[in-house]
Amino acid sequence: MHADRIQDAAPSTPHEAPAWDRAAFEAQLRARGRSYHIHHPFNVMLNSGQAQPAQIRGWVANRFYYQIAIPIKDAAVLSNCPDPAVRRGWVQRILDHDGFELGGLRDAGGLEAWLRLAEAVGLERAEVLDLRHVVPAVRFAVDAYVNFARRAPWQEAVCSSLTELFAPEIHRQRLASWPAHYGWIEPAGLDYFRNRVGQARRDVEQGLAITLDHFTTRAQQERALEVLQFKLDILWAMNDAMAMRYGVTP
Ligand SMILES: O=C(O)c1cc(C(=O)O)c2c(n1)C(=O)C(=O)c1cc(C(=O)O)[nH]c1-2
Repeated sequence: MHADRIQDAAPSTPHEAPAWDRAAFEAQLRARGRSYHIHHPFNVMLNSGQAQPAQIRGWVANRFYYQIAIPIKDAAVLSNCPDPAVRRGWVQRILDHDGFELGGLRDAGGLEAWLRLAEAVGLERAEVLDLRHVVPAVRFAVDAYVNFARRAPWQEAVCSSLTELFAPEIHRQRLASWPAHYGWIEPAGLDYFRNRVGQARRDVEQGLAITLDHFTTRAQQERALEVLQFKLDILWAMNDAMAMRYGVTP
């Protein structure tokens, strides 16, 4: 008890910077958006109307591997989280992607919406489902995300989902530019992006609240930024791999 009191009263070491308040910490997290894959040359090509159909098909088929990993990643978060209130909110993410049928309500889910996108860009469902187009480095990058969520403290896994802070903008970009540049894509194929704008906003509210509550010392906050950067790097590496495979046209 006595030792505890002494420890509690001990001043922080001279080298330890003070913690950021919530607003400043959130601003630090948001500033990491500078390395979001929205700025990757492969994504810039896709969203500025410069992509050829084969490049769009390649992106859709490879991104399917990310899509199928997300609910598995979210199940890993649930499996590590002892807090029922957090789990009650988090489980919605799995339903968003896998769909549900409950009391007469039915939603086909995000994976089905992605497969419809695949068909709209000219891919067969079978060639997407069997993952034949997924390039090795995309697989490795996505697997790194799932493995991180399995092994890290659940609050870090939550924090790693915060790239979604920047996702509504990339979905909105696609909704704005794809119909104008790629008239050959059936507009209903873009429903996935339409649905995600609202879902991502809700996800971020939850993920951000948990992150701001949990990472409270400066050292923890720096760790959260590291975790977010790790996830940003995963998305960036996926784009590097797709650029290598499908090329980037100026
Ligand atoms: O199209 C995109 O650029 C993009 C990015 C991200 C992201 O930032 O991680 C997600 C999504 N889409 C997405 O559709 C999605 O469901 C999603 C879930 C998560 C996550 O980490 O839990 N990220 C993302």
